[in-house]
Amino acid sequence: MRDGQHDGSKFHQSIGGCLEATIGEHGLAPSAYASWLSRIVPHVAALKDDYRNSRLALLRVAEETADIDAAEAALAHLSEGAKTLVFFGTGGSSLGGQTLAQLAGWKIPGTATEDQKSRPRTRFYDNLDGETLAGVLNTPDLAEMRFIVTSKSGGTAETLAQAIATLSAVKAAGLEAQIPKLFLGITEPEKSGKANGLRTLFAQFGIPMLEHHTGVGGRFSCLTNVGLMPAMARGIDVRAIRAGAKSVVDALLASDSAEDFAPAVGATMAVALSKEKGIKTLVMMPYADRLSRLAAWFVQLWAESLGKGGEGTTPIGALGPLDQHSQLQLFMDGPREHYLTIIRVASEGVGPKVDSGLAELAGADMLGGHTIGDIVSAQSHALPEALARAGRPVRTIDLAKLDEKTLGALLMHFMIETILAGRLLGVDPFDQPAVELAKVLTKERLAKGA
Ligand SMILES: O=P(O)(O)OC[C@H]1O[C@H](O)[C@H](O)[C@@H](O)[C@@H]1O
Repeated sequence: MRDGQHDGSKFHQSIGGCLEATIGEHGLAPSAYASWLSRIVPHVAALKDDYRNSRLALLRVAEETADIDAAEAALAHLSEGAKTLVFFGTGGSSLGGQTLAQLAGWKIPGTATEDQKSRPRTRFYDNLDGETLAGVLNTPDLAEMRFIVTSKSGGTAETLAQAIATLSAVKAAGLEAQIPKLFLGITEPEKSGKANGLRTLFAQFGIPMLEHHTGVGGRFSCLTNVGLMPAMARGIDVRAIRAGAKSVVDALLASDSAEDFAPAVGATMAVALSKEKGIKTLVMMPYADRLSRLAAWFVQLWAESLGKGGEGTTPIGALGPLDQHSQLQLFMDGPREHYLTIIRVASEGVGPKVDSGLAELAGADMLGGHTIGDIVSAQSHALPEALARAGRPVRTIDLAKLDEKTLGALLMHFMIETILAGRLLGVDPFDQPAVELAKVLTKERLAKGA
């Protein structure tokens, strides 16, 4: 068998650390791997057909450009006189945008470049919390804030509640006439017989709206205007993100076998380990602050796409090296049910150098003369070795550079991998029927005045 696949040469995946040859009896035997790989072959072929017949809009999204032009124009207009851009929306209507914004340092204090400092601040409120929202809206600066409200369905209670509370606050501040300049909506186009509360509400106020792609569901929307809007706000080259994503689709079309296509290998391994080796938990652990939201985005993608009909594995987001000091004990020595994906960004020579004299004084001679990036690199290479010795399966994904193209490729990789895993498991990766019940019961409680 072959180990190591490239996604359009943007990164390198290795599943060697999941195999019996590397980690012993807890790894996958060559025959089991070959058998699962053969089962994914028809699904890879079906995916190629989905592309050719334009049946899966996600695979074509990277080729579109008109929506980027429209989003750029809307953002430029909205940003006039703005000091803060507030993004409301939840789940897939926020996590992709957060992931892309983080490439430009969002949520990593003290790292903003001069260009980023010159732009309006970017804030995301994806969780509904009364105290938080009161704090956000209780400010004399509402006129300098802009509110981008994203909901594919236009009916998500949390997002509607945020939008309505903000409209009321803006009105109360005497800014009612400014509302069409202060707000922007992203939601599905009007469809007869389908209510869209956000669209109806915003139309009433004359608020401009961008169309949410109808063929791309929330947790797959990071490459549409939903995810690209916050990226643009942080000054990220969104066309390069799409080019990176396209490289993965190109790799799919060019692949001669499932083994040649990294997302097919990733999906095969995740499913095979769960079925053959009792793996119940999938840990996504990047070693880079700028990828920590990627792990959060992946958690929704994997959980909602695969957790149905009794199938699925539990995704956990982790961050290296931080979580070596938190969750690693469990991954190394807890129940044999964890499978780790470690994402490494080449970091040797990056960052400040640790002074040898001071390191010696601190009793940490080994750190002396190394950069911070050298230390992180050593850790991120030592961990898979330690996992292998403990007989714990691990996949590594190596990035020579973290930039727009690589991140676009990673996002497309994980989305295709998840779709393929779903199809291999025999579940529909695009719905989430079980989340409805809690929504219905919430509505009932509110209607009863509970
Ligand atoms: O974009 P929206 O329609 O507001 O949906 C936002 C989120 O909420 C739903 O409950 C789903 O579980 C998620 O898959 C979705 O991303």
